[in-house]
Amino acid sequence: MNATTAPASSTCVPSDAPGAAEANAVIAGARERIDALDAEIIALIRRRMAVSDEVKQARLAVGGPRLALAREMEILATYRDGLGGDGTTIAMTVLELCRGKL
Ligand SMILES: O=C(O)C(=O)C[C@]1(C(=O)O)C=C[C@@H](O)C=C1
Repeated sequence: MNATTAPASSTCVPSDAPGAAEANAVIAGARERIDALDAEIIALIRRRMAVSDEVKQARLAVGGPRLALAREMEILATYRDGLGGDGTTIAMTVLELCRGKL
């Protein structure tokens, strides 16, 4: 079953409401775009994890530390500037995925 034939219950639209079919079509189309965006976000995060690991390996290879906390502050500020206060939470999660828990 593709998204446009998904049952009305899965879109949370009351099936007897006037305009239900149109609402379901809008929701199904938007959900396809959301799924595609989520797949891109996940792929980007995986790429970021690999690049972050490159940085870590280069630093550890010459006796440097695993972490660079001043750099993490810059990243937190970038996400906060781009997304507002909740951006900081996303940045913390992205950093945790990339460098592990503190
Ligand atoms: O930029 C670095 O120095 C990194 O090691 C990368 C990274 C990151 O994933 O952004 C990871 C760990 C550090 O504490 C800071 C940043």
